[in-house]
Amino acid sequence: MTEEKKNGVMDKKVSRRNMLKMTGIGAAGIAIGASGMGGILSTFGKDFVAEDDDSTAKNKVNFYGKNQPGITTPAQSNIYFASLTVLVKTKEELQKLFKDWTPAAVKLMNGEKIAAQTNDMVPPPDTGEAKGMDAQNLTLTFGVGPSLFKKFDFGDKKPAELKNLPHFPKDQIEENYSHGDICIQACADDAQVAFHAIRNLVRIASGRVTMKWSQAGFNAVPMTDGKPGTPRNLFAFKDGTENPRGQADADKVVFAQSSETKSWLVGGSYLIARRIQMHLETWDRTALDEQEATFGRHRDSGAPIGKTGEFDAMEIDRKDEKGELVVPDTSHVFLAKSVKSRLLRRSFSYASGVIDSTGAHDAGLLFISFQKDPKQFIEIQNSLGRMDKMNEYITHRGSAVFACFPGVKKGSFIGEALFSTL
Ligand SMILES: C=CC1=C(C)c2cc3[nH]c(cc4nc(cc5[nH]c(cc1n2)c(C)c5CCC(=O)O)C(CCC(=O)O)=C4C)c(C)c3C=C
Ligand SMILES: [Fe+2]
Repeated sequence: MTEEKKNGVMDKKVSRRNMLKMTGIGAAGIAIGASGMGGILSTFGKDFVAEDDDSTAKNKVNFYGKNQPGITTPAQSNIYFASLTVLVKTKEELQKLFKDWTPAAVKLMNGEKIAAQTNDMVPPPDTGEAKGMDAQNLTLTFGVGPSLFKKFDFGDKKPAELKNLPHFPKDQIEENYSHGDICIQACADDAQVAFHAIRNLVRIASGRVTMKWSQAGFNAVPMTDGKPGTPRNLFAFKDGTENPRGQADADKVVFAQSSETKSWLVGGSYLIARRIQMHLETWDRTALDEQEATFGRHRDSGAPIGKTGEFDAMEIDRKDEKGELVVPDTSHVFLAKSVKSRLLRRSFSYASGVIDSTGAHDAGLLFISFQKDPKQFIEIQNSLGRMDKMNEYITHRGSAVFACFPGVKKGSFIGEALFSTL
């Protein structure tokens, strides 16, 4: 690691070789004079420092790639999700924010401090509560919400599909768990590492963003022979069994391809977050038969009703000897599967104290899905909204949609293509 990376600041006398490395141009023998260098500096800003994924770091997910981390990455056991309000007024300032976040995100995902302490007379550059921990498979995923495009004029770069979700039957959406200009999803195998990442990214952006809402969440990931199994939600059912698997399927369902979206979003994905309260007290008074009929799966094995294996095919048209549907047509899975759309679910349970008015647990699911177009979620939710048996046991209280950028190339910064014509 170079000294300038350790210090986290760009040396004013940065060498031409390092400048090429930082800007991702590489040492390909490109002749650039003083004016060319000026162009690079104005594109990236004098204080943009490229950091590298550390291939020697333990329990580490790479930051750079075709798609952002934290989407198809195997789900970690913790999330800290933050929705932010942007305070800056110009697109240049907004771009600078993403430039400042980029090297910090790489360092955090390496399990490194934001920067070393060089002067004890100033507050520590890193808040410090992740000291002694490795990267814990931390992933950071950045997205922008519809309201950002109301604050800044990006012209025809605004995708038509990036808008707040419609109202669905039974929704009781509260503004204080909803919407936002920017989201940062931090997932890690340790709750404090995830929180530390958000805390430091928000700190770096002090005065430029405020937090609108946030939610911590958790999953118990069972391990069998060293392999992670499907976590159970707070209704004790395996949640995440039927999900797109592999890059080809993800490219079909999750990541927008060219011709499907604006060019800055190719390789990106829409994140939908729904804070869904689960009425645990009602659920706990419900017979097991009824619970299984609610989902259309057996609780313990996770198998489709009438089958034994979690991954056995869910054939919703299957009939018994009396000609009746085996999987009830009011069950959650029957309805979710009755429509063509698919999505990638990456949800986490939450428990956030007590609901004052009822004394009930304020607990449930921070439902998160990724899809190349929000209409995939809307089609499924419309199907569920009509008659899902599970609706008796849940209330949707928060809603947000964000366009998550494509992956970042080394030398570039988060969301660069959105700003490319500045
Ligand atoms: C609009 C999308 C969905 C919402 C909102 C939603 C909420 C929700 N789901 C569970 C629990 C389970 N969901 C399961 C399957 C499943 N759910 C959706 C979509 C939404 N769920 C889909 C597309 C699917 C897959 C259907 C299929 O093709 O088989 C399951 C079964 C196991 C699994 O496949 O993961 C459970 C359990 C809760 C508790 C919840 C809100 C609180
Ligand atoms: Fe579901």
